[in-house]
Amino acid sequence: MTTSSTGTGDVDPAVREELARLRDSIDNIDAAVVHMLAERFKCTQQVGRLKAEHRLPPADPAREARQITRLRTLAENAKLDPAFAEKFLNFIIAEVIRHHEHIADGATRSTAGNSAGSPTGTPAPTTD
Ligand SMILES: O=C(O)C(=O)C[C@]1(C(=O)O)C=C[C@@H](O)C=C1
Repeated sequence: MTTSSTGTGDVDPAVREELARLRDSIDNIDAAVVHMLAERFKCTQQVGRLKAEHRLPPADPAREARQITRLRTLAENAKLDPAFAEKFLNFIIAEVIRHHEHIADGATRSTAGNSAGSPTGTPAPTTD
């Protein structure tokens, strides 16, 4: 082996440049993913408040089934592993449902025998 454990030891400068160029693109894509996820969570927080206000359940399995079917098709067309796309969506949705439950929990606590409860369903501050 000519490379060190850091992977940057005895490497041809052209290879090093190509790696740096690809990593720049990866960093840009990761930034875009983070920004897109942040926007998605802003939307789902609004959905969570709406659901809590109208006493709707946090999870909607029928909607999820439609999303999975759609995302698997998009993944196939984009030559991305559809099983991975499904796992990724399920991972995100599980976190969204956790947020929805937290919002609903706050809405319930702030309205239970307490007229000072937030009409918007905004979760009460937690101590954890
Ligand atoms: O569309 C909804 O009802 C949502 O709450 C959003 C969302 C999602 O993250 O896409 C999350 C939970 C539901 O089970 C389905 C979809």
